[in-house]
Amino acid sequence: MGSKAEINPKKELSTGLEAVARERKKNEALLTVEDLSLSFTQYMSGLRQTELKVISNLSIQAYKGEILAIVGSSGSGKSLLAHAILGILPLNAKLDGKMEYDGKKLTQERKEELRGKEIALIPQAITYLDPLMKISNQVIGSVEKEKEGLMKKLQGEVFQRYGLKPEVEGMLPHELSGGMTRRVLVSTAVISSSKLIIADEPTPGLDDKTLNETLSYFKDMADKGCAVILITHDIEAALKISHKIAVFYAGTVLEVANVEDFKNNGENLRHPYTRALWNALPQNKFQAIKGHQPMQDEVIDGCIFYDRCSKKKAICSRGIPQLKQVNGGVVRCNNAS
Ligand SMILES: Nc1ncnc2c1ncn2[C@@H]1O[C@H](COP(=O)(O)OP(=O)(O)OP(=O)(O)O)[C@@H](O)[C@H]1O
Ligand code: NI
Repeated sequence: MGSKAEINPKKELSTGLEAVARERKKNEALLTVEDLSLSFTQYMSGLRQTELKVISNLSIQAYKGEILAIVGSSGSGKSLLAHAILGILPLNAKLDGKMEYDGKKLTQERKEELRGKEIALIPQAITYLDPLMKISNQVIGSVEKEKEGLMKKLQGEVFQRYGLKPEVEGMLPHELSGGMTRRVLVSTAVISSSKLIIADEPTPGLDDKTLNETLSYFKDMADKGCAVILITHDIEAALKISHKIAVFYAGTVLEVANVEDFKNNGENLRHPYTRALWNALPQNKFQAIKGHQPMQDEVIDGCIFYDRCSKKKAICSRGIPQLKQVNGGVVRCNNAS
């Protein structure tokens, strides 16, 4: 005999209210990056200096309660954007544009104040851990004496959920495997009380089970009202949990799509490059496109995707296309409407 699905009015109401609360939080951008550009001063032989532009006209927003995935090829500026937000760029970097956090200008001073507290980074390179500090001290960070016990307990629980044995706490970074180090880095963000979490490639080296678990932690953080920026090469993983996907190419954003736009053949995607990324996935038969993104020292007058685009028109070689709103997303393409 088939059993009827039970309806629990209280539960229905509370999940309904949670959804409303989430919706409300979603409408507030915690972080706004507008027209960001970044270049490095490089010293050539003699006293000659050149400027290498690595990010230009880049705009994104991270909303409370949402996960924004950032995808795009290697060298497209994903990690540098994270470092720009955290204020940890090298001294020869020159940053221009507007950054706001929680409605106020995000100055270098404020970045330093918020870093590791309200804004947490799960770094791409594992060398970010202090080689001479025991793991437990790095994960817990500097907390007041009276909170130490509570934090230790929380750390124990999080480590257990991540399959990290208690002895890991007393180890030094070089004693961990790559996968373990990543799990330690994710634990650090889970434990912190950050409002903006930027995870730079947090999933390589994780087995399927740990991968899904890690993704579920990011989802939990967003459900709690945090804004999460997930930088990844793994589009399929990003689609499992993200609300929006920003597609980077040669230092700028070509499209910010909603996760629903990736359904079916991707006919709702707005930019030919996003469609190409979608088609290159295994389930879409790996249809890759020829060519590569332009190098930083190439001077390009028109659309940066011009060389590889199958839909290009004469206008595309003249001037950078404006970023425009199309069907609830944004795109930088003359053909999108
Ligand atoms: N300190 C630096 N000086 C000069 N160029 C740099 C510097 N740091 C990064 N770059 C260049 O800036 C570009 C963007 O680098 P970034 O690390 O942001 O790429 P990414 O999108 O994170 O790539 P990946 O997916 O491989 O991590 C790269 O071409 C890189 O070589
Ligand atoms: Ni990177």
